[in-house]
Amino acid sequence: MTDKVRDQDKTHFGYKDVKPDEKEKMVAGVFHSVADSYDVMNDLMSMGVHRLWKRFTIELSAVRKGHQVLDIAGGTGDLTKQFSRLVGDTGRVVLADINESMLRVGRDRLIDQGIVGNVEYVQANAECLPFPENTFDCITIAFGLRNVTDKAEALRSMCRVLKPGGRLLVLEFSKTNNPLLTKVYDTYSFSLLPAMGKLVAGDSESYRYLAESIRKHPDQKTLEAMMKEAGFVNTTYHNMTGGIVALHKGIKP
Ligand SMILES: C[S@@+](CC[C@H](N)C(=O)[O-])C[C@H]1O[C@@H](n2cnc3c(N)ncnc32)[C@H](O)[C@@H]1O
Repeated sequence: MTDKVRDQDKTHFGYKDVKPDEKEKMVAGVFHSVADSYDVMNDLMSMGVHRLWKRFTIELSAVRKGHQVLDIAGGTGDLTKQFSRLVGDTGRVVLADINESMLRVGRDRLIDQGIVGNVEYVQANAECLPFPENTFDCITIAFGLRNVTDKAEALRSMCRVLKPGGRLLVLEFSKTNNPLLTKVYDTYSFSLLPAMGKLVAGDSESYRYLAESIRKHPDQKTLEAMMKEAGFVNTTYHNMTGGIVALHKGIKP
């Protein structure tokens, strides 16, 4: 096990070292607070680019008619909505999230858009997924893993509930490798982002946590090593927007 992989055993809330149960409560507080303004802020913060990152995730998922899909940390349901169309009447999409406020906003939004019939909503922690072994053809976790307290346990849990040959896609903020881009991105994340959070959502602290949690998240190589340790094979990743975001893929053997 590398030092970087071992460092993931420590629990952080942004830059603060905290106990595991404290982190869970603090993350819950952040998402209760941002749930109602989450979609507007997502578009504002990324200038709409999160839609392109998610589109690529859907393309790489290879999800098709009849598939069973789990969108863990699914929040307001951007990926679930697309999967619901792809799996059709014979498939099923489970939108699972630990946070009831995010689940409520997601469920109301999808129902309003007529996405009904093949979507289920489950309140669940990624660390102990309440599904039988070998259930899903595909699991996605988009911008969720960095909020999870025990990431290694969550990855093992995802591996357990995937069918053999099934794929996991982890879409997450990652590490830029261009010094100029890193400088601009840091200024944006630590100055502009909390100010925007204050203006639009009346909450700068949650958006400061967002910026800090991104910096504490494992880099591309470390996350790939963690996925292998959790049991995934054929692991790969694609950097997007200069490494600001990476899409990791792994297959259950
Ligand atoms: C930034 S949002 C991402 C929502 C959605 N996937 C998207 O891409 O727009 C992160 C989500 O992770 C959820 N979350 C945090 N910790 C979790 C955990 N341990 N298990 C499941 N969901 C979790 C939060 O409640 C929140 O809805």
